[in-house]
Amino acid sequence: MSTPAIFDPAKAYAQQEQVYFDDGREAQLLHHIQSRSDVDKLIGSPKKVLGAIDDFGRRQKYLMNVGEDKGGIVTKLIHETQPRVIIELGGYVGYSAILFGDAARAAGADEYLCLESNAEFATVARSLIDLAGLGAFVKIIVGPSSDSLRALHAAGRLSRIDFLFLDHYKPAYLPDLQLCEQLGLIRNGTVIAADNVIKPGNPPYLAYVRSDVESKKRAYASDPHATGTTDGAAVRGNPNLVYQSELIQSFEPTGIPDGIEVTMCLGTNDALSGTA
Ligand SMILES: C[S@@+](CC[C@H](N)C(=O)[O-])C[C@H]1O[C@@H](n2cnc3c(N)ncnc32)[C@H](O)[C@@H]1O
Repeated sequence: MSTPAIFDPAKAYAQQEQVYFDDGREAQLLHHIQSRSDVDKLIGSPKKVLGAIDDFGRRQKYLMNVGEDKGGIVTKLIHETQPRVIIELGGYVGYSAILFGDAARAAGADEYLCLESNAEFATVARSLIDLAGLGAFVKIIVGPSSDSLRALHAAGRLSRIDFLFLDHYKPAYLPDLQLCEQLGLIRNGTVIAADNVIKPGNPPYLAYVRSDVESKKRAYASDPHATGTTDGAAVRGNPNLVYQSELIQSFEPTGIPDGIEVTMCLGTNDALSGTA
């Protein structure tokens, strides 16, 4: 576990309200940015568009973006691991897609696929991604993540994932990871970064990625039923995959402590133990 950095209160987002999304603020964000007198200066600049989104989150209304601190952790990982195939689950208004899409493009990735279930959020995200000059590289795919993962795989568009960023519906992290395992998308070297593992937390997901192969096999043997996915279709993962996992502590954009769980797949147990 990492030592937490220090949060700079000057850059804190507005506090999270009882209702903090899907109340019109996403369209308001887009309108606010498009009406800025300096909007021309944002064209083609991921950094400036992110600055404009952060400015709205600080001065106008809270936005459930990954934010600068946790975003910096993931950006560094992308630079270090240089993924070719990168998938994000949960795009919201495109903050992380712009930040990580820019980093992935610089690191030589093929494209950045962002799976988002809400069509209105996806429309806002696309406009901001286009404004940042990333429209040809960052693709938003609308629909529930599990459907989109299956469809991309069936169409031959997705045969492996090098970098997976999980930031959608918290109970779906584990079944969606297991779906990716089942589809053979998680391989030796795949990096999985999961947001919000402290706030609000995700004990089933953390227990799984921190388990060894024997414990996972025992759990599978004692539960003959599939874990299920958010769309109700049965899914079983691959307990034979060996993971190395670490919590990196950081902050929500409001300053509340949170963390990213970074998990690296080392390959299958059979391959590592020489029995494959
Ligand atoms: C926390 S927000 C994502 C924030 C974004 N990653 C960022 O940092 O800029 C979560 C998003 O996941 C989306 N979502 C929830 N369940 C989903 C699912 N099953 N498939 C795809 N997107 C989903 C929500 O509509 C919402 O936009």
